[in-house]
Amino acid sequence: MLKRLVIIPTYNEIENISDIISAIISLPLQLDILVVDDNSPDGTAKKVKELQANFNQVFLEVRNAKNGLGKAYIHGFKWALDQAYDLIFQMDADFSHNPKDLILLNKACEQNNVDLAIGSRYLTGVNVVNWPMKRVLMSWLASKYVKVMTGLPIEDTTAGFACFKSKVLKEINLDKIKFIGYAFQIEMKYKAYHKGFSVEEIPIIFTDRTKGTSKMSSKIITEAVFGIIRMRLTKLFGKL
Ligand SMILES: Nc1nc2c(ncn2[C@@H]2O[C@H](COP(=O)(O)OP(=O)(O)O[C@H]3O[C@H](CO)[C@@H](O)[C@H](O)[C@@H]3O)[C@@H](O)[C@H]2O)c(=O)[nH]1
Repeated sequence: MLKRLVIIPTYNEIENISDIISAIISLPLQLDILVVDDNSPDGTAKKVKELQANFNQVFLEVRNAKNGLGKAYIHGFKWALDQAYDLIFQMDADFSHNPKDLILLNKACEQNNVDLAIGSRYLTGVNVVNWPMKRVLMSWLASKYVKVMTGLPIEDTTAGFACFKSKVLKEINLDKIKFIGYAFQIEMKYKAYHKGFSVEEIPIIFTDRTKGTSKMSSKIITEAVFGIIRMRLTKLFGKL
């Protein structure tokens, strides 16, 4: 039987973590969960430890300090490969990704043999609920910018909801992933696509969080805008 793991990176998600874990556990699909917490001051990790007493499918990795979404995922991916998981999912802690959609991503990879399934907000128009117009525009424009700059045939390149077959993560050199922040999402898709893996977007509806706050910052945006140019040039001209 396939081993499946959902990785959830957290920073100050005390208001969401119990509910998201319960929602995933109650799905009709056997899924282990790894929370990668960056020593959240609000006690998210402590809450996960309490939940572990009741749920043996819940795992926790705590890093020293807030060090970026990308780094947290790389940590989780390496952990997943060490534990020999076959399907590795990524999602936010805050219910912006509907846990039920994990079933759709799983179906794409397990039944339709897709190597990387992406929960896509922009495949059928703009499927984002409750984001302020400014954020919708920024994210949509970012996706268009990345598409033009990279030539990737993917509508939602910054999506944070996906399922990777383990062979994809094994093939990508995780130690060479350069982005620290959200642009890591783009780099993973870029590398998976250029390694020849099959990529499929599954339409989902993204609903903005009702509890806690986004960790998006201008530093994250700057890293993405200039990092994409660097990533493209590196591909064209070799190591810069
Ligand atoms: N461990 C760790 N977790 C983090 C960090 N920064 C954010 N997270 C966690 O990563 C998830 C997403 O963070 P949010 O701050 O809620 O993201 P968002 O603004 O809603 O952004 C969404 O859209 C982005 C692009 O459009 C996506 O790239 C992103 O993944 C996410 O889906 C949450 O579970 C949050 O706690 C960090 O430095 N470290």
